[in-house]
Amino acid sequence: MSMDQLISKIVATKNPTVVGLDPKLDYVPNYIKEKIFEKYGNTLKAAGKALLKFNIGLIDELYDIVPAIKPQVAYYEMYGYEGLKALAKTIEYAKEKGLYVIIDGKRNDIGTTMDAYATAHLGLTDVNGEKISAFQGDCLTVNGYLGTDGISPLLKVCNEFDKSIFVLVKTSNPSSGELQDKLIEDHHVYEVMGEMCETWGQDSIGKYGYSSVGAVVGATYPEQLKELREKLPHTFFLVPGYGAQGGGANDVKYAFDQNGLGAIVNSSRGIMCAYKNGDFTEKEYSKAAKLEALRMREDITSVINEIKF
Ligand SMILES: O=C(O)c1cc(=O)[nH]c(=O)n1[C@@H]1O[C@H](COP(=O)(O)O)[C@@H](O)[C@H]1O
Repeated sequence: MSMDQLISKIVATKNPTVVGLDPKLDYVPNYIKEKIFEKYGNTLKAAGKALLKFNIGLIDELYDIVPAIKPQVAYYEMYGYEGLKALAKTIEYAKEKGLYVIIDGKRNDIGTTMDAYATAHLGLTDVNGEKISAFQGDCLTVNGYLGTDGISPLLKVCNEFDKSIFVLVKTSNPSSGELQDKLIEDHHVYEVMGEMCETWGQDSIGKYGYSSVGAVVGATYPEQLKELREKLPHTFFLVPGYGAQGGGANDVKYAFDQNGLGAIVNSSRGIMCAYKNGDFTEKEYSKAAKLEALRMREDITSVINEIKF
């Protein structure tokens, strides 16, 4: 079960956090950009190369202390196919280093199209009988609001290739309650979506008690995190919103179970841009990221039960 692969890496690193690789050119230190732009001009190709170099520097410092990375596809799409090339190469490099890769695409569509997304990010693409892994993700974030026929193709691919998904349940953004907190009979929309995750995952529960179908629940909503942890015993949580969006260790602690498992907390800008917030030179950007990742691990593990297994 693929969520087992993620949880095993969390246990091995004793670190329930994931680094979001959401790079923009503004975040890339000048010493990296200067050389590349001199050679390739102000082009998307140069941008893609700069993002990749930035990411590789981060991965080199972080791969042995964090279990996973979460590249958000939008930051790469912004630079066209050269950006997507940087995404594919980033994933390839992260996997070589043993990291679990959560592709943050938040995909959703009708079944046939979801099948194509599942193949692109988690499965194998057929090229005249040759089966090729296009993006090589271990996990994909998705939106479940089209219902079961939009999720079923993903479950099939997860089952076949030992992959997992995180479904949006209670998102971290300020407006998330406009729809997600509405009541259907006596249940909030986010509770209904959470229950759907339990149902979608019921045939893929692994050795840690969690299924291949996880849920995204924001660090900015600690009460809902606590409520959902109690109501969804087999659903592993991806918790964004720590750091740059204001969430702290005390907000995320209820996402965890008695074994210190049950959730992985994301920080993107907090880690990528750590060098901008201290006495660091640009050349120390990856060292600053490592120090912030270690601080985040300490911050979160100090308020949850010891990670056991
Ligand atoms: O699915 C996500 O990862 C996600 C869901 C959500 O509810 N809120 C949220 O912020 N995210 C993503 O988590 C990351 C948060 O980035 P930072 O705020 O910079 O740490 C971004 O990649 C967001 O797209």
